[in-house]
Amino acid sequence: MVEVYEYADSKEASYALSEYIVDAQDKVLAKEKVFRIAISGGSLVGALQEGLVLNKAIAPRVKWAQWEIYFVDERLLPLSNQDSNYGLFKRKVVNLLDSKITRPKIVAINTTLLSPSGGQDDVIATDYARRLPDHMDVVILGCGEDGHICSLFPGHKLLPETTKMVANIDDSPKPPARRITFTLPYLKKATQIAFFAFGSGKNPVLKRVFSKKEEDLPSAMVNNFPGIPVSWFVDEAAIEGAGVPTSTYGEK
Ligand SMILES: O=C1O[C@H](COP(=O)(O)O)[C@@H](O)[C@H](O)[C@H]1O
Repeated sequence: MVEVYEYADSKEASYALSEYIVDAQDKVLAKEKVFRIAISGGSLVGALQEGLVLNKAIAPRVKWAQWEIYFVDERLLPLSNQDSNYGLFKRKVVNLLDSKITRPKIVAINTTLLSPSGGQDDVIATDYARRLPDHMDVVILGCGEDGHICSLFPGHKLLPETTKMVANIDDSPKPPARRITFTLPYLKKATQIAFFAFGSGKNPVLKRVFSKKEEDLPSAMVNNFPGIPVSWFVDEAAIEGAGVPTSTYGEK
């Protein structure tokens, strides 16, 4: 159940991703009081700003007061640090919301447990796992140029994890080295998952993901999750030549 939605540029892809998120929100809030979403850091956050905050057609549909926002991974740094995923989301999205809008609940790491030695990093991961709901309504992933998702890197010892829902990593190949991350077993509980990837820098890895020959790439593993709808929102530059059928969101 993998769909690839292709757009001329990253802005159009951001708008489509944001419509997908708001459609999921509406579906959940028709039955429940809270919409639970987990987001990645990196380039995704700019897309959320474009679609959920700056797009005048989509922004009024977002019921921020009923959102609970989690991070699929987080760098083990103070939240005010430039490299914190929470900090990035706060600066680029939450701080731009009109002052009359009730803020979403954002679930960040417990920074009182941070230490220079990293001695309690596993406790930070366990604490974050304890505050997670049973499953996410929606998870939005980025795809690193090496095929990583969250802070799950190709060939890393955390990939076969079966018990923990959140784990710490102290040897991330992409800096900063110390992070926590959702594990594959927790991602597999999500109701639906979307990827956002744009630009020619992502083209080689997207070709690998959709070649069906590299099923060990973390991003390709998500495409193979049984029973979970996975949607990719990409621009032409990222997907060109990947040989995968594409459409636009809402077309079918
Ligand atoms: O380190 C990270 O990288 C990935 C991919 O980021 P992108 O900027 O290449 O889209 C991101 O999804 C993850 O949350 C982040 O911590």
